[in-house]
Amino acid sequence: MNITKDLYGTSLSLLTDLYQFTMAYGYWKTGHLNKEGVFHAYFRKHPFKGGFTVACGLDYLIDFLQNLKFSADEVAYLASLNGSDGKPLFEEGFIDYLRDFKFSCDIEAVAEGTVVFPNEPLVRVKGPILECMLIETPILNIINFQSLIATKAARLRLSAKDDQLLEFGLRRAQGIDGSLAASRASYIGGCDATSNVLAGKLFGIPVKGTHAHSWVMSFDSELSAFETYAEAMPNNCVFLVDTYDTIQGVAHAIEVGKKLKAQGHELNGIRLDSGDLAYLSIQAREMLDHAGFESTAIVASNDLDEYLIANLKNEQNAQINIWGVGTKLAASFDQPALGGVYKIGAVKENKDSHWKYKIKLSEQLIKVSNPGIQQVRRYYYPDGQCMADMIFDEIEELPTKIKVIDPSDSFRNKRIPDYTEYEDLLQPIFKKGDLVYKRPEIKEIKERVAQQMSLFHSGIKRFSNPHIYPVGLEESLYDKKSALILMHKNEE
Ligand SMILES: Nc1ncnc2c1ncn2[C@@H]1O[C@H](COP(=O)(O)OP(=O)(O)OP(=O)(O)O)[C@@H](O)[C@H]1O
Ligand SMILES: O=P(O)(O)OC[C@H]1O[C@H](OP(=O)(O)OP(=O)(O)O)[C@H](O)[C@@H]1O
Ligand SMILES: O=C(O)c1cccnc1
Repeated sequence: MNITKDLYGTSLSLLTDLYQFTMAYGYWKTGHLNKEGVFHAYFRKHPFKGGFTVACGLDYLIDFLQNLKFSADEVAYLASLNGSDGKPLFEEGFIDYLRDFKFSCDIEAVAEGTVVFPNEPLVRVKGPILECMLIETPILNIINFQSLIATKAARLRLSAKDDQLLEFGLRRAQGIDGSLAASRASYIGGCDATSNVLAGKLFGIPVKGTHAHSWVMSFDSELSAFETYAEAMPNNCVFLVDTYDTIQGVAHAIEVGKKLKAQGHELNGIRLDSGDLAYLSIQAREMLDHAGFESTAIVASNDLDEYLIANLKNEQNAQINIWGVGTKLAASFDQPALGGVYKIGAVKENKDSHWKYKIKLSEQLIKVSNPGIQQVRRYYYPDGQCMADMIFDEIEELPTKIKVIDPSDSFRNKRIPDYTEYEDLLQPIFKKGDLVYKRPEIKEIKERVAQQMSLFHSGIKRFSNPHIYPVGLEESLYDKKSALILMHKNEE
């Protein structure tokens, strides 16, 4: 799918912060067009006080970058912008430069659906620094949100276990793309289907749904509402039973279910949307089973989240088979943003000079950025489970004995035994602006999440005080970073 074309019918190339253009102009104007940079997009803390994050959004980003060029219309808009003196912000020559712009960076990224951890680059951009800067904001916009939602969906999947999980968030999501991106990321992270029909069409996600209270209220009685629905759609009957009296509603659903059965159809399910979902689902299950509707599903909705689902299933023996989750998922109610950042790791004056490593200092150790041209190596135990991740400098030779050090606490470190199996997570996506990556189908990305989740110890997946998976800097990169910190401190 082509997000820019299919979704908006317009180019998204101006979808960046103004300062990316003013800095780009600065490089152009002062003769720094050959200056190169390496940037890394990463986050510092898992969302939802959790112990893992699911990387998501890369396919959107690929689409954005493949379409990154500036039309006559777009450059005309930029040319119309004025500075504080009322004169054009950008000179004509820069506008001409943008008109001929061709994206030419190298991009490496972790595959969508990979379980990732703080400080690990999810996307690495290398190339003309002007271009690296222009794409900072869209990278963060796309990757932060979809990774947040995919992580939420993966948490819901942990709670729902083998039950069906439906995403019902469109009506409460943050606008149009907020809803579409959320439906995509929810499916990837762990939902089985969405109620969002456009997302279904655009992304190839299964669509599912029941009916609303308004359907029931628009008839003289609940019974006639169910009967009419069954008449219209005998192959898709999930009756919402809580408009008036839930137990009575279940009885009405059973009554219509018997007629459906007699006509060779099935009562697919009932939906509970209010009241005590544990008590009512237990009652409804008994009534349905007693009437011979053992395979009729019980769907629940109403402000559900991963904690409530886990509680209803594990503590209250709720008899719910299908969970419909809207607001808490699509609007990421308990944490509205993943604080991913995009930081420069090294610069060079032109492609033939040496990299100069860079760090951003901060009072908080966790906020000091990591230098270098980073890659992430994931080490595995012999049984295939993940052992630890190491962030290392790709252009330096690694020592024979590997030690990984937590960048915010050097006492937390780990030696990696020789010959440990590993995999490097950042994969080539663009080389000199050309796509070199085979974009996986959404189904494959979704399967990757399930497979990835199975590779990690259950401790990192628990909701309260999760275990911290070991991630650190390779020792020589850690030393380089420490030396840079000292150098800057001595300059003060
Ligand atoms: N057994 C339960 N244990 C814990 N929380 C529950 C249980 N059953 C329902 N809930 C949750 O309690 C909250 C309140 O539900 P309730 O139906 O009482 O109020 P409501 O949403 O205002 O109902 P209505 O839609 O009828 O106005 C919802 O978030 C619901 O998911
Ligand atoms: O609670 P959420 O997790 O956000 O799930 C979506 C909610 O949206 C619908 O309610 P709404 O009152 O909008 O419409 P309805 O008349 O169909 O219930 C649905 O019945 C759910 O309760
Ligand atoms: O199909 C449903 O039951 C549905 C869809 C959107 C929101 N709430 C419920």
